[in-house]
Amino acid sequence: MSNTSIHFTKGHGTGNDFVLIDDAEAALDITPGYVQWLADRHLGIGGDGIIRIVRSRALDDPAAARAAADGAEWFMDYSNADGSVAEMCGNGVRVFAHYLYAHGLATTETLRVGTRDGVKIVRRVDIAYPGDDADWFSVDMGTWTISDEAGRHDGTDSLVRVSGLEVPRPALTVDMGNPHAVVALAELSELSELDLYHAPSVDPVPSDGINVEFIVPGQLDEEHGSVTMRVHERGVGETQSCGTGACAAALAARLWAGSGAPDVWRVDVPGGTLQVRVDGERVHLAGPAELVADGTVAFR
Ligand SMILES: N[C@@H](CCC[C@H](N)C(=O)O)C(=O)O
Repeated sequence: MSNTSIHFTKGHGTGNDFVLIDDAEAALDITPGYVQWLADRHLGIGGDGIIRIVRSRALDDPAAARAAADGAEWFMDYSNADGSVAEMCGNGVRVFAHYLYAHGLATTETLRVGTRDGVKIVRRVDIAYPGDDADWFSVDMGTWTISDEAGRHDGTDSLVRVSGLEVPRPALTVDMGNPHAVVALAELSELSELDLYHAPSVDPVPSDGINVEFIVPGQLDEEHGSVTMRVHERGVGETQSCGTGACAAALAARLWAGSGAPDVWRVDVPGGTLQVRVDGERVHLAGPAELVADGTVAFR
């Protein structure tokens, strides 16, 4: 490491944690190797992902140029802990918005944030579940895609093998801008016994990797569904939460529940609780966003 240092902020949304680097004018050459080091919990700061906060017009990336043209001053340049770039992060975009508001870089009631999956609209909301006193934000996550092949009789399109389950389980592939495979389990005990240290294997093998959610679906009342979820994130490993994964999980559970299924879903993850709401063709994610530390870190 050289003697140069940069400023960072640590934040999280339901325990999905990020190192934020404010690089408004895209002056830093943040390499995949630097991302890996920064995300390392023993050798660096530690995080599931690294978020570069950059002005859309300043970043030399077609997605950032599209975001600038679509009215998003700021772009969330998101990398997984292994240095790979991801299209979107539902927990990260709330933490990103919280940072901009906290630093006076955003003042409007709704904020347009550029991502590699298009512009997301974020706003502060009051939805917190009991026991959660963090600031909550809601994100219009846009539309989703469920594979046409999900037409198999059981509404699934792939098979997932994972340590802790003896036989492969059927899964549903949901594209939230980033890829997800959702597996339903019958019991909470089955969910807690899974070994997600090793990546689950998905058949057919997804060409760009995939995030895998294991869920136990339920229903709270006529209008509210519930999902308990664990996730193995592409490029990271098991995490405490995944926002796009929570959306994929609720959308899969809603599809499997059939007509008349609720549009509002409570999603419990190891790191807390999120809310997913379907409004016609669009899905909205709400949850907490916390900024927990600031500091300087070596830059190379
Ligand atoms: N934790 C995120 C998703 C981060 C990206 C994911 N690992 C991928 O590679 O797609 C979320 O909250 O959505």
